[in-house]
Amino acid sequence: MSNIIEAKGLNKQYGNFKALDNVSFELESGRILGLIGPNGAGKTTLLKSLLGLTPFEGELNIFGLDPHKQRDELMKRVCFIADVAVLPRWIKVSQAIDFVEGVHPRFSRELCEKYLEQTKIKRNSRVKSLSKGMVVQLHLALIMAIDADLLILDEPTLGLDILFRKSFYEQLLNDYFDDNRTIIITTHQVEEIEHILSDLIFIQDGKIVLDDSMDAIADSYFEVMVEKEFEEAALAMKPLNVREVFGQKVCLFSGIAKEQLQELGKVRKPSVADLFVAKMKGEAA
Ligand SMILES: Nc1ncnc2c1ncn2[C@@H]1O[C@H](COP(=O)(O)OP(=O)(O)OP(=O)(O)O)[C@@H](O)[C@H]1O
Repeated sequence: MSNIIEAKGLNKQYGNFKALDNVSFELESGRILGLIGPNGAGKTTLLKSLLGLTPFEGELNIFGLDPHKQRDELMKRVCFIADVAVLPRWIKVSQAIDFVEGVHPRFSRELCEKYLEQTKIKRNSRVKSLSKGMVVQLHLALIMAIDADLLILDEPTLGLDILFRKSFYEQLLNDYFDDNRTIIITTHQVEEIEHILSDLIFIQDGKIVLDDSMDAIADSYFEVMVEKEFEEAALAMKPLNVREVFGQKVCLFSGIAKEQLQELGKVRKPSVADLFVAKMKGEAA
């Protein structure tokens, strides 16, 4: 597999403030990357850099292209969506289809119509007359009809209820994603996307603090529900984070063999949310 994204030493300053601080990472095709970080961490700045929408220092190439100098070329292969619950209210469904057909060379009207046939959306309805769920369905039909090699989703499901958020990701995974496509998603609702991710990047204060495949993470991070008698031993092994659940200590370890940890108590895979909290605390310490 070859890398479709290669970023080396990306820096972005707003005045004296560093929004991106020496960011380097690589991504192969056929992956789904979750880009996770607290508010103001630099996620959108990084996405904007990838899309050639903001100047930065450092080396960046996507599909071998320079996002700044070859933006037009890059945009033929990339689709970027910020919020699937929003489309202009005045536009008719048919006009939205015409618009996307006009701006994206790899949009298939036929495919879009096929997706819309599975819904109750009428071509002559205006967006303002559609329910929020229908707007999401329309937006998804428009996105999935674009044969993009890289789909970038910045907080795509903001403002949607859990049912629509779930069906959004399910449809994306089942009807759109394949080995030839790559998806980058930023969201604060990590627990809803962790099952679809193949890769994870945590970013904090403009710096990458974790960058690994989900498989590698599952092999190196473990959470132990520590038996009372082994608490001292567990703490001496310097867990990344300790939390209490019903009076019992739950310790998160990295780089310690599962077999060794099993001697302290019940071992399980940490959720991305727990890993995130542990990493953020660790970096802040
Ligand atoms: N145009 C700008 N001028 C000055 N500062 C900016 C500008 N854009 C972003 N910043 C600052 O850069 C930092 C990173 O912002 P960014 O939008 O990339 O964060 P984010 O991780 O996407 O946050 P959120 O999760 O809140 O959307 C923030 O502190 C923000 O205030």
